[in-house]
Formats: sequence, structure tokens, C-alpha cells
Amino acid sequence: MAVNLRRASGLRLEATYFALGQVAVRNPATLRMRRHRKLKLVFEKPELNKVKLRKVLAAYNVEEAAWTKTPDSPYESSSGPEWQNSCAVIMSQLATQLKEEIMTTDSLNAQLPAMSADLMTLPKPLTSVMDLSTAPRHGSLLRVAYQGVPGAYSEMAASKAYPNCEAVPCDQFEAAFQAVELWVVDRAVLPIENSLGGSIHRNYDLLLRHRLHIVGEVQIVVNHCLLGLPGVKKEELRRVVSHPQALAQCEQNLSKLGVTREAVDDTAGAAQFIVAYDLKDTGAIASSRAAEIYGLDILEANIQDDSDNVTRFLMLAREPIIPRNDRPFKTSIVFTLEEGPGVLFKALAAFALRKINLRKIESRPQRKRPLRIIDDSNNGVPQYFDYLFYIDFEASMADPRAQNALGHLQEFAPFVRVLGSYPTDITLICS
Ligand SMILES: O=C(O)C(=O)C[C@]1(C(=O)O)C=C[C@@H](O)C=C1
Repeated sequence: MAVNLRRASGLRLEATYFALGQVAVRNPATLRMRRHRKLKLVFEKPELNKVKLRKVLAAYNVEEAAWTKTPDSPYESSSGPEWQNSCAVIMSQLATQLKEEIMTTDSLNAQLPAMSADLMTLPKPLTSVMDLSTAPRHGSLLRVAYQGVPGAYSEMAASKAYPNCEAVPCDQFEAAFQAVELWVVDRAVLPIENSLGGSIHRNYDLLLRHRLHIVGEVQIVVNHCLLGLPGVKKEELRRVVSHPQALAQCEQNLSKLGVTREAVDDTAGAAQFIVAYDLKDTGAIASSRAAEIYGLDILEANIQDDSDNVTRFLMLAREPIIPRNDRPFKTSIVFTLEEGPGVLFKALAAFALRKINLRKIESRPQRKRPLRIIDDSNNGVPQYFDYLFYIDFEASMADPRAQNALGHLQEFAPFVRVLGSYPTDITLICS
């Protein structure tokens, strides 16, 4: 993938990042981002102001000690939280910081391949932490993190949730959580479940690990397309790459095609991947918008196994919203239970007794406490699985029934946390 930041920053950066790849920023600087939390910056012009660069990286929580200098002047970090932040945010911030020092000439730009106009509209960088601390109004230019690259379904979900927002791409779900926590962005919009593929477990786990609040939900009808390089025919494909959820949603149709499948971080990233490596024998499952952005042909539209393919996304923020009673609301909670017959039944009864409808129940292993030994009931036999229960129920926390149900649950649940009380999305938009 090549991203042109010239319009936003006055600096021409070419960047590539996807599951198997790296970021390569050519003239006047080279920026390589590798997997495994490794970020490497190589300057072709050593006179570039590294102090400013370091300031940028410090803003992303990169500790000075984590950085080393080698003779050919790269700064390298092999670990640390910086990788968690959005590559694109760092790049755009970097571009702005460096732009005063780099004279970009037309002749330099002419050496680089032409980019799609869509790729030039990357998020504008934030100037300082002070700017970030002023809470933006809903519907104004909020910065909204999503996982993936432009053209991902999550980017569409971010736009549905916050029209006119600046959608900020992140390489991993965790990066989106951290971007909100560090005030790099205002909100995150992340997938939580799909009607064909089921729950996105990683995000359930991250909801518990991080202290963000669910402030809303959006649903998107996902219409997958099989994309190929211009001129390539469907029959010529030997391999199809995409996000694992997307591959799962197209499983039967891909089996009919007789292609091998490979997973990458997101659907639009898959489209970038085949363009970047000019892979004529490889197709990508992605949106029609991704086809437009990356200049690919749609070899088959609606390739998902079932036309009713809906993904639900959660909107996350640092602060909860005030729950209301004048429109349909949902509340999401997570809790643990003691061992024993009927405990889950009792927990669910707290809602049933108050006629509160449950919309979703999910259980996840408790990572910090995977092993529990129960002496009396099981004669000291170790139990290897202990669970967290996530429930979405149809009531607002402003509703006394919901408050009473949680009070009731707390009587026997050792741990209960409200993840958010938010308006139910009753609309559907198509990708
Ligand atoms: O890869 C993307 O485009 C995404 O936005 C991620 C994602 C997911 O995680 O479920 C979102 C919607 C589709 O269900 C497929 C993939």
C-alpha cells in the first residue's frame, strides 16, 4: 500500500503496512515498521531533525531508553507501547513535524507513482496533548480509531457512528483502545460480533483489560467482494487473502473456487497487499470501497455465504454517557460466578424476574485465574476452566429494573462491572 501524505503535510511519504509487510517511507526519509512490536526509522538525510522526531515518538509513549542509535542512524525499538499506537497516526504526526525541514520538490514527487485521490486524505495530525484534552462536541470533527486501513468495514462503521469524523486507522484492536486512553483519539469503533462468524473474542477480552466505556453500537450489512488485479480472471486465482472473519463468512463460496486461504489483519489491508506485491494469482475479500481506493477489479460481488451478513460494532470512549429512558437502550455487563449448581441460572433469573430481555451472552476464560481447586465438591480435583460472563440486556441503567437486577446479581457474583449503557442501533446500512 502506498499512502501519500503530501496533501496533508507537504511531505511526501510512501508507506506500506500490512500483515506480512513493513512500512517503507522513501525520500526523504525511510520509515520501516515491522511486526513483532518493532519500529525502525531510517533516515536517508541525517541532517533531519531527530529531536523533533523523538518528541513525536515521546508523545506516543516511546521511552527514550527504548531507543538505540546505530552507525547508519536508525532509531530502533524492539518493544514498548509505541507499536500499539496507530502507524498512520505516527506517520501523519511525523509528517507534520518534519515538513518545515524538508523541501519537497515537484521533481521528487514526479519520481513517485501516482496515488489514488482517496489515499491523500489521511487524518490530520494532532498538534499537542493540550489540543486533545478539549472534549469535542458530538458530530464535530471527532477523531475515531478503527482497526484496519482505509476501505475496511470498520472505517465505514466509524463513519456511521460519527458522521464527518476523522477516522484514524490502527494496526491492531489494542492500538485503538490505547489511542483512546492516551487521548490520541476521542473514540474507538470496534467489531464485536458478526451474524455469520460469531463473536470477536479478542475485543471481549480487551474490553475487560482496558477501562473504556461502551457509549453506542452500530450495525453494518457486510457485502464482501472478491477483488483481483485489473484484467485478472476469477479462474486464474490460486489464493485468496482477507481478514479471518471475512474468510469465514465466505467459506463455502471459496471452497467452490478451490483456492487456498490466507489471513491478514483486515480486509482492506488484503486489497493493499495484492496491489503492493502485484499478485496476479491472489484475490482479496474486501469491500467495494476498497476496490475503488486500491484500483482493483470486482471479480464477484456479494461473495459471502449468506446475504444476511451483519457485523455489530461498539463505540468506545473514556467517559460513559448518561443513560436515558426515553429510547431503546442496551446495557453490557461482565461478571464472574462462584462454582456450584445453578449459579448461572440464578444470575440470569435476576433479569428474567424483572422481565428484562437478554440480547447476548458470551463466556470467556479468566486468564488471570485459569485454574481453580475446589475442595469440598470435587475432592481437591483441579478445575482448569473458570469463566467471565458477558451479558447484553435490553434496558437502560436509568431504568430501576436494571438497577435492581444488578443489585440482585451483586449479592452472589464476586465481580460485576458495567461496560456501558447505550442506545440500541435500530438502523442498518449496507457496505
Ligand atoms: O477487516 C475489516 O474490514 C474489518 O473491519 C474487520 C471485520 C471484523 O473484524 O469482523 C469487520 C467486518 C467484517 O465482519 C469483517 C471483518
